[in-house]
Amino acid sequence: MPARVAHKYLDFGLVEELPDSYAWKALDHDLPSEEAHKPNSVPIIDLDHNNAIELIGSACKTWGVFQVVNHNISKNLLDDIEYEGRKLFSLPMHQKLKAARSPDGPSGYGVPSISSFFPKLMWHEGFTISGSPLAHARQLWPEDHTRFCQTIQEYEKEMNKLAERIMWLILGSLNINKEDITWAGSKDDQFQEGSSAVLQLNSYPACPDPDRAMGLAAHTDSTIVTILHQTNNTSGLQVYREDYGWTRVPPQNGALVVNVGDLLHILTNGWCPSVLHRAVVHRTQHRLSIAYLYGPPSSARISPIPKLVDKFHPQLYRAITWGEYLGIKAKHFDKALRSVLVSDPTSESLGPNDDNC
Ligand SMILES: C=C1C[C@]23C[C@H]1CC[C@H]2[C@@]12CCC[C@@](C)(C(=O)O1)[C@H]2[C@@H]3C(=O)O
Ligand SMILES: O=C(O)CCC(=O)C(=O)O
Ligand SMILES: [Fe+2]
Repeated sequence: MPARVAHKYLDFGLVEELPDSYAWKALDHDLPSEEAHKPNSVPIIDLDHNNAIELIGSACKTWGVFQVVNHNISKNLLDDIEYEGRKLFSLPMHQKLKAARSPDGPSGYGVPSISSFFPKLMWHEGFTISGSPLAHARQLWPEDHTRFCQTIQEYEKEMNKLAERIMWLILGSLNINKEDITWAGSKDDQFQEGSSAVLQLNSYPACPDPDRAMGLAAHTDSTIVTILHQTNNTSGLQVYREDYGWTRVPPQNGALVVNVGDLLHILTNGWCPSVLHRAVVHRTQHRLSIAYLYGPPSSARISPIPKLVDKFHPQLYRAITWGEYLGIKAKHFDKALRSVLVSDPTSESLGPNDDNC
């Protein structure tokens, strides 16, 4: 295998040496000395705990991320989705490419959509599911895709319930309830379709030079919350905290990771800031993670909840739909949230009309 690989899809299993196009500079993946000085770590919260609301509220404000146990997602379902994900990524490359993501939609097999913002490629392959997985599943397994589709459907259904429950716990900690959010009561005809979500299967193959490779580069999610299943006890997720730097989120058997996304940041007028995170890779282990990216109904306009706005806390962000925000993120990446500010101190604001979305 030549050292330079410039094409978009790499057959990771065939590579013995890290190609230059995948070699990142000055990575600080290993954090042992720093970690010794950190007084605490990402909270693990029991959803059945009497104080779950307060614990979650404080985790959101200080960390922007926490793990949950007693979440009611069965071990069987977590194992099933992992099995289906592993089956998908172990298909031969030519087969996976039959379900390649097209430039005009989010669904399918491919590199992370944030790749264009980085000079180096990521040691990552992903499969994004937005809406029905059927068309792509048929291309991957013309003979038998029933189990794959059923598992996805069941997983999305259960995750939707959990994400909604967690969203209300977070909002509850700020004294916000269903009456405070117009799109929240799904009884409202206007928002009949309910909340929307995307399922992202992430595969990080074993890597010959993990210290110089990047699994998934630092980003915040364009979601209300994201629920991440780190499968098979394989670590990789790291989150950034201003005062701590990069910190691991060690997989905890049976626990799911929840992180605050940009839309919750907007909705809470900055009370729950979205968290910067990234994934690192291993020399021998193939890591798989499954992210449930939970967002509002597509027609809902998201803006800071009026109860959280007063003369001491002026409205920071303008109203925006999920689709509009995704368009801005795709164009401006880490400057997306800033560009939704009502008044942008860096005067890079796009304004509602400049972005054409
Ligand atoms: C609904 C979403 C959210 C997306 C874009 C679109 C479909 C795929 C999602 C992800 C998943 C992987 C990380 C991320 C940063 C990426 O590259 O693609 C996410 C991005 C975002 O959260 O902005
Ligand atoms: O694999 C991980 O640990 C992180 C995945 C992630 O950040 C995402 O899918 O948005
Ligand atoms: Fe993410």
